[in-house]
Amino acid sequence: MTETAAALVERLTAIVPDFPKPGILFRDVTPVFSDPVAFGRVCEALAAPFAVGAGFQAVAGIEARGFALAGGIAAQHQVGVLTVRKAGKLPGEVLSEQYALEYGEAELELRPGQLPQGTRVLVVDDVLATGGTAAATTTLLERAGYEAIGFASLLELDGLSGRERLEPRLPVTTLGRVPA
Ligand SMILES: O=P(O)(O)OC[C@H]1O[C@H](OP(=O)(O)OP(=O)(O)O)[C@H](O)[C@@H]1O
Ligand SMILES: Nc1ncnc2[nH]cnc12
Repeated sequence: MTETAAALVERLTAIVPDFPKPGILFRDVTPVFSDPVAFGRVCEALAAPFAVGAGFQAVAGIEARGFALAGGIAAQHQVGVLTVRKAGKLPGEVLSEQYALEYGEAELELRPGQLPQGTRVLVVDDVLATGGTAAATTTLLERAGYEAIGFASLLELDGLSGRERLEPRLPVTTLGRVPA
């Protein structure tokens, strides 16, 4: 029987205790990326709920593991990628948003003016934890004049309220739910 995207994520994700800080149970999804069957299948599953109706016209990938997923989805749907980067990596004019993480503070940046105003953008990342990263990305996309139409990730961490934080702003799809 064909293994579902959700089953592949569950089977292939590695659990790394005390990374990057003591007390954090890190979910390493990179084996999902390196498996040739799993990668294409999870990209299809992440985008499927958002490919109906008006659909999406671009995919925003969040540094770093969101880049791989955004590239896979964009190639499957023949749309382009927006790279949402950690502070200090992008040249020229940038929009910046600071946010809090499960394990620290961070800042994300986006170059404005890359796509037409009103472009419908799907936001993707590997893990939804507190939702701070995804919320900051949604704010950046809106400040750039785009419409964030949904958020998709491989995993969401229970008990950190990421979904509750995001859903008032945009629909959320994840392929699995695991303890934080
Ligand atoms: O929902 P949140 O609490 O905001 O956490 C989720 C984010 O945390 C991880 O990235 P991290 O910031 O560790 O960066 P990395 O991808 O460069 O490792 C993960 O890849 C998400 O982007
Ligand atoms: N526990 C975790 N594992 C992987 N990525 C994360 N991002 C935030 N918390 C995480």
